[in-house]
Amino acid sequence: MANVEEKKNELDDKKIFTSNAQRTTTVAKGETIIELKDVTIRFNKNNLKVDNLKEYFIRLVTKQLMFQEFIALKDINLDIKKGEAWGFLGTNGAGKSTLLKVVSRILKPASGTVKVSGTVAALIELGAGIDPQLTARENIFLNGTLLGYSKAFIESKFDDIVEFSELQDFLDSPVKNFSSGMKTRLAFSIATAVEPDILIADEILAVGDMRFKKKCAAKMTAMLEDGTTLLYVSHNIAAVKKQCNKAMWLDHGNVVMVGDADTVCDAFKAEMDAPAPAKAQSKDKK
Ligand SMILES: Nc1ncnc2c1ncn2[C@@H]1O[C@H](COP(=O)(O)OP(=O)(O)OP(=O)(O)O)[C@@H](O)[C@H]1O
Repeated sequence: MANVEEKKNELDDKKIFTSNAQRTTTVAKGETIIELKDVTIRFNKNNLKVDNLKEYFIRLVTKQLMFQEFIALKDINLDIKKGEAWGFLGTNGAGKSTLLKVVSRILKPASGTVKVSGTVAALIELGAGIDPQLTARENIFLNGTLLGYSKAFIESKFDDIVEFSELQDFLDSPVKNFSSGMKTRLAFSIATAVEPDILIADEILAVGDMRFKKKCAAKMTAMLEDGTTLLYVSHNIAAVKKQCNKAMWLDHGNVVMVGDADTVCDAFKAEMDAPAPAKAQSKDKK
């Protein structure tokens, strides 16, 4: 396991993981567990097409790089109570993943405040925290160590993780040979083997097969019943309706609607089903 220890230090340095541990919050069901106040996230967008690193470097030292400030989230307010399940909807680039990264503390807002009162298991980017060079078995120990668990604790959860992932036959294969669905199985099984206060699941579950998706949905429901708070991003409106009781619809970093999941999902679906606006249609015809 020496290489697991080395990888842990390497990943710790890259801060891939958010702080995590088994359920610790003292927040009671129905009390605020996540609070965002006027949160704004800005990115720098490079306006020039730079084809290679050399050109990038030359433009950088000659101060020819042009950046444009881009607001990915604008003055977002959010109050999530313990035990709620929130779905985040919006078209591509609306700011959904950015919002999850703020709650996971991967991104720090340019302005506004973020309060998270509990432990977070974040399934945000497929493969984050999974080392492709290591085997599935080593990755379970690596992830567990990164999440702050003792070797004895990981060993006690090991069989559950393997059983849930259904990767028994691939335990000693390097993860680089895994399909994206297999990586998702591994990541989901590790993240949910413990009981985080908050489970954050981005679209990554979309790559699993239908049967595994159902299994993940059932697991998330069981976790919710057990008091976990869920933040869920999906383009599958039916899945959000089924899994969540609250929803937020984002568009270009702004909140369009927030409320109970059925109402927000129906409004979003109606907008998506509506014919494209005349302006866009005429632009397409040109
Ligand atoms: N690190 C970054 N640097 C610059 N721009 C970024 C960065 N991360 C995200 N963005 C931009 O912020 C906007 C919001 O991105 P985000 O990934 O949150 O959208 P999304 O709603 O999750 O979209 P999708 O449904 O396509 O996953 C996009 O325009 C994206 O290009």
